[in-house]
Amino acid sequence: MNETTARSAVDADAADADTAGTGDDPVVVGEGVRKSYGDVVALDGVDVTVEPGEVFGLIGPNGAGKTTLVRALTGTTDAEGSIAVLGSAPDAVDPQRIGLLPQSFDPPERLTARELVGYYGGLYDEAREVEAVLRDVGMADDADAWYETLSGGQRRRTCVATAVVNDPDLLFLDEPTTGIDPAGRRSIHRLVERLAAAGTTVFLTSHAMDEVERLADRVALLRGGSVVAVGAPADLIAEHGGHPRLEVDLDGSRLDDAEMETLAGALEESETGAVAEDGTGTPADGPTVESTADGLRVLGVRPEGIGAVVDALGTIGVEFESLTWAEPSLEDVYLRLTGEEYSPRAGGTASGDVTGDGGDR
Ligand SMILES: Nc1ncnc2c1ncn2[C@@H]1O[C@H](COP(=O)(O)OP(=O)(O)OP(=O)(O)O)[C@@H](O)[C@H]1O
Repeated sequence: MNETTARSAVDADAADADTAGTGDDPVVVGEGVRKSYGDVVALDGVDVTVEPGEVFGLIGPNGAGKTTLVRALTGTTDAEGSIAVLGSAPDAVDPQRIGLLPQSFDPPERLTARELVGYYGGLYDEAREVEAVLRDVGMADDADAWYETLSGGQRRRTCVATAVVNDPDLLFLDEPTTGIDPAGRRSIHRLVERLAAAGTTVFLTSHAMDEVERLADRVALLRGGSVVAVGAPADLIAEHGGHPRLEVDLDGSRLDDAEMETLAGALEESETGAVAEDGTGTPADGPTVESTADGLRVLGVRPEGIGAVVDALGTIGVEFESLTWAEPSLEDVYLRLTGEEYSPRAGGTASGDVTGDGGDR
């Protein structure tokens, strides 16, 4: 959408606004969104479009501008540029249609979780049944405890409940699972998936890359107030995630240059996995090996090639503590595009561990 059409969306009349976002029009359109706090440029001309029914993830380092963007899109802070949300300017959107979980949220504490969700539900013309919402976030059993006595994770679950109690068309979740335990995170993930399946558009910011990779249809990476990449997680991983890799823990010992060369030669002649031309598998010129703080990293090896790496290590008489294989993830994309070191993701459904007892020789 160009600026003219975005502005005409902002100017849409009330009747249009009531139904906007239920058709094929984008639910959120931001163009050239800028926001400064004194000398600090929090948003430096952000373009963002969120389609109906999409779960849109926003990731980026601390201070990248994520919360500022959420605040600009929800009209809780002013910003330059053009913004249309459900066909209206952010501060003119029908609040019945929006759910917002801010990063910092301080509800009245002298209420129980049940009372709090009921209180927020009472602000809307139509709200979901309080018990059902409490169940959705895993708070049914603790619903009669005062908010001030709840743990951090229980508070966050309760806050998520207040954001979804009106069954919004568009839900902004700013770091919803911070401080929530793994079971609770799963509850929130399932809730987001159910809402999205029912047609709710979700704008999700998170530092949990596994969460975003699982939930988001598309992801934008914000760095220094600018979007540096946007796309489906799988596409971003294919483009920026690098190769699958095998971390070899040598218990702190290092190979000298001659040993590295011999190992590289042995790997070149071994079957370390299918060669992929698209950059997602083995590098075109075969696996490469590099030193790490703990030992070695072999890039471009598929799980079926792990045995060949073990054989190659055996050829040069190297003993290892453990092997950890990982395929590229959204975390790798994040770390590469933010210029951070990458660290392997171990475990999980996309990874496998092979623990050696000093090698199989
Ligand atoms: N109210 C404010 N006053 C002054 N500076 C602010 C204010 N809010 C945000 N900033 C600055 O704007 C920049 C972006 O902050 P923002 O909170 O949007 O980042 P973020 O990506 O959400 O970070 P985090 O991951 O830590 O939550 C930071 O440099 C921050 O210090």
